[in-house]
Amino acid sequence: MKIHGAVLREMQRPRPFAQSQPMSVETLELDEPGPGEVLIRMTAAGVCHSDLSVVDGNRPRPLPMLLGHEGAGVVEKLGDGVDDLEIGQQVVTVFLPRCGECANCRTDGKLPCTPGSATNGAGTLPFDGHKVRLHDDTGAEVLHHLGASVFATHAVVNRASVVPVDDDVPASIAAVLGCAVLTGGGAVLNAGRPGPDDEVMIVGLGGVGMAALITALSIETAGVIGVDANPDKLVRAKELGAVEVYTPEQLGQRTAPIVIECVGHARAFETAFTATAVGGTTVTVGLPAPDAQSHITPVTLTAEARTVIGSYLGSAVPSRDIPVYAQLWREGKLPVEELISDTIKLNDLNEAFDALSDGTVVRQVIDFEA
Ligand SMILES: NC(=O)c1ccc[n+]([C@@H]2O[C@H](COP(=O)([O-])OP(=O)(O)OC[C@H]3O[C@@H](n4cnc5c(N)ncnc54)[C@H](O)[C@@H]3O)[C@@H](O)[C@H]2O)c1
Ligand SMILES: [Zn+2]
Ligand SMILES: [Zn+2]
Repeated sequence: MKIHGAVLREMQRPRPFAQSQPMSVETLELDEPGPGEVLIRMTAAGVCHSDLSVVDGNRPRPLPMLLGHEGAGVVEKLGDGVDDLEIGQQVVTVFLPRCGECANCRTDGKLPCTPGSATNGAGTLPFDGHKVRLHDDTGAEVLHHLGASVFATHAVVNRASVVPVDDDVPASIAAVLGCAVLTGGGAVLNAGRPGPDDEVMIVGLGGVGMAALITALSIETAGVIGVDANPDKLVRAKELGAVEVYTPEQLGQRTAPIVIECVGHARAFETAFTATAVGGTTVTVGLPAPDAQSHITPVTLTAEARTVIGSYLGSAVPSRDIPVYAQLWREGKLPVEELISDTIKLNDLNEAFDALSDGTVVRQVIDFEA
């Protein structure tokens, strides 16, 4: 079938992207869902820094690629063997499929699925090649982003890449559950695990960090502290309930027992590590460029009995955790709508990546039905 999707043909085009246009919305050919796959009509998709990192070349991927991994949509067709979803049902995409059988999949979310990680790296669809081609004489294959490729009117994904979310959750909120909330929320609840007497510090208050912040605010702690290089983010964090906010330069000796880094720069990891109290835990969520290096003082790990945890996908089992976040939202305990700073159209993606690079937005969400 013919679809429209935002294809990235070249990384590291100069800023502003509004001018250099790294993404172009094109007509594409989407194959039918094969065994174990699902065709989704997209209703909403969030713009995450992990998409930007492909555009700006920080996380190089094979091209041309159809980006986007944080999406919500409606099931339109089921491939053979998919018998636990229904046509018309709302689903949310997650950015790492779980085969459910490898050794890593048996670690309760701590480790990323091995074959899922391999197909994500190759830009193929889990666990079976690709589905999207250019609609021209070449018919060349367009690679998939993180098994999802949701910056398009439709997507074919593996059943292992979607989680159903009931229709009472609006599409824009459902989309954000799939990456920002799963990642930021899980970094707090599954990785950092603060106790009621622990302060929680969040370094980096974009979509993922702000999701970590509202999650930490939804449980009993000794207070939530926000840190960001952009003072506007600090104002927002205070409005949402942070007790104290700082730029990295203002932090001084301020520490917390649980510090969650949600930036993706080597310097921000150093900030988070330094701000971790004796006996405390630094959770790192950001994805810096592969050659980035941080300088820390390793003896403090030993002498101060500290822990560093890397958390991918919120150390989560998405099918278990996404319905929990949806329920917390329903109960008014997790104001996910506060993460959505802008509603945009598929055609606005280049401008959206400029805004995300500038750090002026939290989550921009494409509304496919506008
Ligand atoms: N681990 C995972 O599973 C996972 C999932 C999703 C995203 N990520 C990664 O998490 C990171 C954050 O993603 P996002 O979409 O929230 O990004 P974002 O761009 O929305 O947010 C980053 C925030 O960090 C702030 N910042 C920049 N430099 C800083 C510094 N030195 N100190 C403090 N704050 C600083 C920016 O002002 C911005 O508010 C990215 O690296 C992304 O690739 C990881
Ligand atoms: Zn993401
Ligand atoms: Zn697996």
